[in-house]
Amino acid sequence: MWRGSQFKETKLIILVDVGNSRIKLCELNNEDINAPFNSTTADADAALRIISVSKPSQVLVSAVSDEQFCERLQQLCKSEQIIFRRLGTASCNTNIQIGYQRPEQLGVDRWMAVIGAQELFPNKNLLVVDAGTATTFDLLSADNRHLGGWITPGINMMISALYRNTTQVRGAITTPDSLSFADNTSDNVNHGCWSMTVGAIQFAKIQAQQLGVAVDLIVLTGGNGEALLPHITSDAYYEEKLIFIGMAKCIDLNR
Ligand SMILES: Nc1ncnc2c1ncn2[C@@H]1O[C@H](COP(=O)(O)OP(=O)(O)O)[C@@H](O)[C@H]1O
Ligand SMILES: CC(C)(COP(=O)(O)O)[C@@H](O)C(=O)NCCC(=O)O
Ligand SMILES: [K+]
Repeated sequence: MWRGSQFKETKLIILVDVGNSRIKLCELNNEDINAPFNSTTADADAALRIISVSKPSQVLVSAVSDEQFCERLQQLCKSEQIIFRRLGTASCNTNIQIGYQRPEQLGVDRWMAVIGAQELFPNKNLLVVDAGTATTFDLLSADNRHLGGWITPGINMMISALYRNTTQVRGAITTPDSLSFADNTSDNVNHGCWSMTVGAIQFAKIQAQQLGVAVDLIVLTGGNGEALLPHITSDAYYEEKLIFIGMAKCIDLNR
């Protein structure tokens, strides 16, 4: 459960991750990052209220969506004399060599996830998968080279696109335990779309191998990351706070 931090005296930093579906907040207190508070992007007011009540010294933002929320947040920080910092992919000092031709084009959330993964598992070949609104794949080599990645529709986006664009394909959106071949429409869709993502993860490993970067570990995050874990047959780790770990690292690196 989220607790405001009005009683703490240490310098509190609030980390904010603005995705295409949800806004998430974490408190960074010294080294500790607490469990994220999630709100739908529709409930931006709740996120702003928390920041107002918590009275942090600084707010650090990683945003790939909702410019209107970011502007409101910046205004709030200005009026409450809170330092406001917005991270950019190209502006965080790190020893990771970025794999994009134009670094600023890579979503800052992906870059924070890569930095977070390196922090957790240094000197390993990592496949970082963020299964959110979109599912992103980023390859990080043990010698700190980001080797690019993929963007696919997120699992829920695939499922809802199928329902929206067909007449007879109707059903629910579920988080299946099994991805077996199914005997009804709804399970066909859900098992199929989850399998698309599991299959892409397996094929990403083959791609990495062909680059000479055999994946040591798959690092999962995002709203569907934990539910993907049991379907992955190779070494995999789920970290809800991956983006926040990356953001906290950026603070360290830029002190
Ligand atoms: N408890 C949950 N609340 C909201 N979305 C969830 C939840 N569990 C799984 N999801 C799925 O995760 C996706 C959102 O993931 P998230 O990582 O928060 O996205 P983003 O960073 O793009 O805002 C949605 O497609 C949603 O269906
Ligand atoms: C790919 C994304 C939409 C993923 O966002 P999310 O699913 O976390 O909301 C986001 O990282 C983004 O807008 N990236 C910019 C394009 C790129 O990374 O190449
Ligand atoms: K994502």
